[in-house]
Amino acid sequence: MNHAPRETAKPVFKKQCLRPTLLKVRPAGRQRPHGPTLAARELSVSVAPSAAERHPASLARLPHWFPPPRAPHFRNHPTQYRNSGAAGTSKEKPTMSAESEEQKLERVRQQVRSFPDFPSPGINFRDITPLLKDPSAFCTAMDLMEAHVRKCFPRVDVIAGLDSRGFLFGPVLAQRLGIGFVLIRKKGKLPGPTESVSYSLEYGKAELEIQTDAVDAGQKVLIIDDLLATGGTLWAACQLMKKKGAEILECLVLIELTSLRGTEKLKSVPIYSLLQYD
Ligand SMILES: O=P(O)(O)OC[C@H]1O[C@H](OP(=O)(O)OP(=O)(O)O)[C@H](O)[C@@H]1O
Ligand SMILES: Nc1ncnc2[nH]cnc12
Repeated sequence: MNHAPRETAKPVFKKQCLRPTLLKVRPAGRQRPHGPTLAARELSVSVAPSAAERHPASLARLPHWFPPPRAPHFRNHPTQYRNSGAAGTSKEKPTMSAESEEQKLERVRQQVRSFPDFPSPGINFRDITPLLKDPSAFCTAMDLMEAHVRKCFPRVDVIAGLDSRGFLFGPVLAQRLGIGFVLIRKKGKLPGPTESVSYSLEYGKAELEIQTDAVDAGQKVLIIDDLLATGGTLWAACQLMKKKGAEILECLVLIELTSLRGTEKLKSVPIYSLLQYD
């Protein structure tokens, strides 16, 4: 199967936000110690307040639980990466103008490369390693995911990431939202009591597992992975979440291979992808 890159630069929200955008404004008593910037005040919305409300002790750790959304005007500017050794080597030119969403998506897309016939003939492998090597583009991808989640879901209790490339995005997103991350792993990797589901891949078969205590019944869960192909992996993850009685808000992926029709396999589960390829 050959998936030629398609030059669309719009995120696809397959089954759209099921709710209207309900943005919670940070209550007055919960400003960060140094006070928010103007832009942060304007963007002072969070999916996490309910988590802090449910765990009052965590309010003492607000900077960790409530990472402020960064000001869009300064995002992706090379000087933003003060702690990054790579900042000085970025090929990106400094710019003072805000990028459009399409421009951001395009920069992310440029850091995904293709390897035909890997890992087997007919598979066009979408390789995200250049994106991970580019802190600016990776940050932009996370900005886009974060903005989407904040806009669409007033409350998310936990992010569940898929083994293994879902682990590259899930914990970063969870940190930004101030919520927890749980692992959905391939069989035999998790200690203690687990529950499992088997599934088929674009190139093989596998079994997914979750620790029995990873999520509670009724929790609102967002499932994240790098890529949606046939949908087998995300389908299995959804089965695990349903077994646990969790509420699946959405499956969020960086890349969707549209010709493989994974969304059909996932039926009623909302899917959101930043980049699409045939
Ligand atoms: O939609 P599907 O057809 O199920 O395929 C998508 C899955 O395949 C890849 O993972 P893989 O199992 O190759 O594992 P890896 O992330 O450890 O490389 C990818 O990261 C997704 O998890
Ligand atoms: N074509 C593909 N590229 C990268 N990861 C994949 N996982 C399943 N199909 C894939």
